[in-house]
Amino acid sequence: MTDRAPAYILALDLGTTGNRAILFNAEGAIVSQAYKELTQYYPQPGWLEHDPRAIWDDTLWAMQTALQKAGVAASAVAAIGMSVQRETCLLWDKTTGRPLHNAIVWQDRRTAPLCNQLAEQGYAAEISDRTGLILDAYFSATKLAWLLEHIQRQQDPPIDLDNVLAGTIDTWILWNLTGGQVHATEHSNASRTMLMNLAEQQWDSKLLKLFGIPGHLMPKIQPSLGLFGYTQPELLGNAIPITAMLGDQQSALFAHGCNHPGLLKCTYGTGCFLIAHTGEQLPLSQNQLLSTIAWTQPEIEREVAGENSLHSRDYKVGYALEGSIFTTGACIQWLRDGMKLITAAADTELMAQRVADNGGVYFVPALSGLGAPHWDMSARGAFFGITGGVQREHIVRSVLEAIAYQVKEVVQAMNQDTSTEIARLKVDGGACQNNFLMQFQADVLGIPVERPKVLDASAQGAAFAAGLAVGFWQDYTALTSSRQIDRVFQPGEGVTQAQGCFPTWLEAVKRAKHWAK
Ligand SMILES: Nc1ncnc2c1ncn2[C@@H]1O[C@H](COP(=O)(O)OP(=O)(O)O)[C@@H](O)[C@H]1O
Ligand SMILES: O=P(O)(O)OC[C@H](O)CO
Repeated sequence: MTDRAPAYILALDLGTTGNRAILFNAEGAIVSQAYKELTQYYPQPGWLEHDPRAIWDDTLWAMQTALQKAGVAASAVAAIGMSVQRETCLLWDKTTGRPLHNAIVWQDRRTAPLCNQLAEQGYAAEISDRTGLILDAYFSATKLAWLLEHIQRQQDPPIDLDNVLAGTIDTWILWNLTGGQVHATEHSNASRTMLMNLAEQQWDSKLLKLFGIPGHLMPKIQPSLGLFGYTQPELLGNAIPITAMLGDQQSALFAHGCNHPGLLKCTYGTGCFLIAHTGEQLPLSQNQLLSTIAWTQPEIEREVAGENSLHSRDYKVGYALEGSIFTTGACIQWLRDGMKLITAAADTELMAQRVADNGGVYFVPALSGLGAPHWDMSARGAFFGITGGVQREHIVRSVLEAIAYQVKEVVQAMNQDTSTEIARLKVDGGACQNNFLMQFQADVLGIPVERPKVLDASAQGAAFAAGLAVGFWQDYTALTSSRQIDRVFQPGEGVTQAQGCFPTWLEAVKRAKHWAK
């Protein structure tokens, strides 16, 4: 085992589909990794839960395995950075460490009726003004309200709320890593709860009251880069500082070097998330995009960060505009697990290429309603244009095409909001391995699509952020520009076909809206 001066950064990418740990060396290259897919629980149509214990167990296993595979001791790790699926939230008992219910996942629609009720009571505009978000079941606030009501109804004798803690996945994992000593989150995750005041970057007391969430349940909010705590030594063999936490989409933005306006990235994972950094000014969307925090970091930039700068209270805020698309890679999983049309996600690429076109089939991927730019909780998935000649390949192709059409809708909204024409799309995430999808994306957008060698930009961003925060690396620009590009997909001979089909897909979307009302 290597046991010298810290020479590595350990990144955690805790996504919807699965949990991964990746060990990066000082050159920013991947040394080893470990991954486990996470079980998805669908207790009712439109509901989705994760077992928080499984997330923690898999995270610990992935960290231990990545270190073992590389033969690296924990003492050689300078810091841990964490990137997490956002909005998914839970409650747990701080005396036992036991979750009080499964975590409610961001895609879960069970609180749509509560959102509708709040909208009818006239709260939508005020919520949006305070948080930058659009009133929707996607965000944590109504999920936490549901959980609180549920556990209070279920527990006999009633649960003592003084023993209860609330948190998103970053908070839950941090609490476990530190042996229950630190209950904290950071601004990029907090900005997705619908409980943080975006301008003030603090829990909003009016919203906590509106959603019935006692403030003492909520974690402390810290800057995204900085010291959060140390791992319990017995977990990995040594105490390692945790020096960055980010929402996974913001983490990918960080990795792409998008720290100023004019650049746009799209992460193709369970969903697709397009984010543009908008600088230090709070952005306002006219096109149904979200205003959110990109990341925050200590104001004092030092050559080599020490304890003091890590504890600094002064921080710099970066804002962003985001278009959140709920169901993209998740449709591929559904083709595999639900429909059994494919055996592996990668099969979709060859199947789509086997047919010349979509055979007139259009898919609306509203399996969890529609996010940006429609925000329709009651839309449901639909296939249109099925005829007797339609084959499996057409169905698969229509699903991949639908991912690209959704991204186009959001790019158009971004262009309008930022009054610029995005010239190139930077991509990452598991589903952008698919060459058919990437080429179709470039064709339908009419701009180049740039795919990096390291597709897990969320993990990479968490590693970069943690390494910069601890002084392992010093230069953000040099670090992010050293990333290698795997391939640039140029708009090609498919442009006419792809762009010609887009209006028909928009028509299909119209017909799938307001279905579950
Ligand atoms: N070759 C592929 N083609 C299309 N989709 C893929 C492919 N490989 C993986 N995916 C999809 O990518 C998603 C996993 O990507 P990942 O970035 O790990 O997601 P997350 O961060 O949401 O957990 C899954 O939903 C999977 O269906
Ligand atoms: O799990 P991912 O990577 O699809 O990301 C989920 C998002 O953070 C939800 O907002």
